[in-house]
Amino acid sequence: MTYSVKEIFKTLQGEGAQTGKTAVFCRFSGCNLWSGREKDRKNAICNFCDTDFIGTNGKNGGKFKNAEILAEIINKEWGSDYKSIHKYVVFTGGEPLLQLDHALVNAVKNLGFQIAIETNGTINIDLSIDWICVSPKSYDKLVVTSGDEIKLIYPQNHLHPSLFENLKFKHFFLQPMYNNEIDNNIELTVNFCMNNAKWKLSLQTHKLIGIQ
Ligand SMILES: C[S@@+](CC[C@H](N)C(=O)[O-])C[C@H]1O[C@@H](n2cnc3c(N)ncnc32)[C@H](O)[C@@H]1O
Ligand SMILES: Nc1nc2[nH]cc(C(=O)O)c2c(=O)[nH]1
Ligand code: SF4
Ligand SMILES: [Mg+2]
Repeated sequence: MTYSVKEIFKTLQGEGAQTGKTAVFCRFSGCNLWSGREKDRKNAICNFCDTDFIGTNGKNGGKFKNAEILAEIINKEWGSDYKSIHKYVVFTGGEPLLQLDHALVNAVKNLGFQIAIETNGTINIDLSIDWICVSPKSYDKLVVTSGDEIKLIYPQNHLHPSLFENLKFKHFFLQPMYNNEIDNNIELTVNFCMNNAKWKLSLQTHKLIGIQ
């Protein structure tokens, strides 16, 4: 299958329990909860997205004809530290489960990568993935109800954290919604966590330090 990829870049995981970990991010194009066009934002199921995932024009972006070719670019972006036991790729987007498949999982595993995913949880995961982060945008559409971490963006209309508290995750994070209310959203999130200790604060640390 052909994969449509917006960008591939090496950085530090900025969010959640793996914050600070070196990773290659592979950002797929396209999402099932928003077209990515500003004119559609207000009517989208997910309307606060901070990411441009349209097209293939980012760093290392493109249409890749098969899994091996894409895996090789991910490996090249990791760099010469090729024998490292620390090789780590995060599949994100857009919504990565629209495109991620067994062939690509196997191709990056064969190159020695551990695999993480950032998903909105609306598409079933039938793949062998080492770290699953689910970030719900709709209660009704949520089908991935277990994983390593749930990272709920807060505050979100109609999505109170208590809706998710009994799901099977190792970590429960609230991440302040990044928009022009960010200072207020941080304060609300801190207050919520301090009064509901099941939930931990996740900050988008890459934004704080100005890396991608
Ligand atoms: C751009 S999304 C791509 C992966 C997938 N579609 C998802 O929503 O999880 C990556 C992460 O960024 C988070 N995110 C997106 N917009 C955000 C915002 N405005 N503020 C805080 N986090 C945001 C998402 O909730 C998700 O955890
Ligand atoms: N540094 C960094 N960490 C991230 N964690 C999740 C991200 C995403 O957009 O999926 C992201 C991202 O875009 N950059
Ligand atoms: S589901 Fe994820 S990629 Fe899609 S619009 Fe929402 S935050 Fe962005
Ligand atoms: Mg991001």
